[in-house]
Amino acid sequence: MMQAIEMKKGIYWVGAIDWALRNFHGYETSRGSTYNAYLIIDEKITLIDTVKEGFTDELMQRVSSIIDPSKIDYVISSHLERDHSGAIPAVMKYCPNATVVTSLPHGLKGLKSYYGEYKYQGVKAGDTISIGTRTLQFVTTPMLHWPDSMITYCPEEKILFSNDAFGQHYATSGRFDDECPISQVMEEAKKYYANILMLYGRQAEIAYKTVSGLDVEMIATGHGVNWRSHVKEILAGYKEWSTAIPETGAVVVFDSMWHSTEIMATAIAEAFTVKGIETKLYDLKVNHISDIVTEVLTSKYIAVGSPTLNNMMMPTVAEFLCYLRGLSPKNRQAFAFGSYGWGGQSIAQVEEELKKCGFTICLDKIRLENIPNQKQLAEITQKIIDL
Ligand SMILES: Cc1cc2nc3c(=O)[nH]c(=O)nc-3n(C[C@H](O)[C@H](O)[C@H](O)COP(=O)(O)O)c2cc1C
Repeated sequence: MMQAIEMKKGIYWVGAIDWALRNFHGYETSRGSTYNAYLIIDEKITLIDTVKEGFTDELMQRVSSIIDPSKIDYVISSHLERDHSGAIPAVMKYCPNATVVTSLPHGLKGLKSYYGEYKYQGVKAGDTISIGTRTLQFVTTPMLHWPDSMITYCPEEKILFSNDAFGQHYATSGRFDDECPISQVMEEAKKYYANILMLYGRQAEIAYKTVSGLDVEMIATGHGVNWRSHVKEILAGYKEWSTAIPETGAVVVFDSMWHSTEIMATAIAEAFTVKGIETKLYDLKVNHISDIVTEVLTSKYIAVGSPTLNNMMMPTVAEFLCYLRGLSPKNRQAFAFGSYGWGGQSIAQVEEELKKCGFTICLDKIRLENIPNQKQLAEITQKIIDL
């Protein structure tokens, strides 16, 4: 039987570990994930969030290791997305008279449309519920990353139930940051921010500032491990990711059929390196776009290369640029490059997409016919060094 893990006296992690997850709506989750739910034993028994539907049994076993689930009084829904709300109908079968607490107006509207009628209590920013010796204070975080998202703060315990904010897709047997290699946890937190929250940088900044004003000893997230020893580090990470304009770093991304664009990409990466800039080179055939955008988050330069294929850029490059534009990183310097055989339309197409991303085009597109020669490569190198 799955056991609950006590995080603080009377507060338990009762979530589920998805060791096998490798794709989360297109995001490559190479270390799996967890769906975190929390049980608070007080005068009113409170469950904060549930799990993805297929993990309902795991949730119920962990809850049952502490109390009879029919005793649950409140089910807090921090976020409608089904990795957190999916087991609400199953939980409510055990405790049909429990109150489902959700944000107004979007949480209430969404839960009703997903799961139908329960006893709901809608809350707004700053509303509180007393569950006995503890208070739950609600901080709405709209569009971080859905309209209904909210976080719950318990001042008596100095614990913040942050849902998706500060989370990581990271399956481990350790439930806390200090039980795992911290470099891996930070790496996954950065990847999570880049792929899920980067588009909502303004909202992340507001949330970061709100959270900074609270006395927080522990952040209990919706995914991955909980923060208790590295709270300062993750808050500093969110501050940097949501506000800082990267001052250095280069990401060179390409695909290539017969290596010509690859030769150009390698020369560009080498030139950035010679310039003293930390550089990452990504062949789209072997790298996942979710890893590439993680590096874009903290890089000043983005160079994107594609040969021309049937008058177009390569589909892999189009996919990457589509994903990048959606996530909308701001204040980056970018340019396009590529090899072609006759028309060579792909390079201008890439440049257009980079403009649509809102990037500053720092170098006119580099187009080379057929295989690059040494003189052409030396010219490219010089252009990068002169940037
Ligand atoms: C299936 C195929 C379609 C191509 N279509 C075009 C095209 O429409 N326009 C063009 O300029 N070159 C076209 N080319 C030529 C390539 O763009 C050219 O060989 C280029 O140098 C390949 O660069 P790479 O080695 O980076 O793949 C095509 C090549 C292939 C194999």
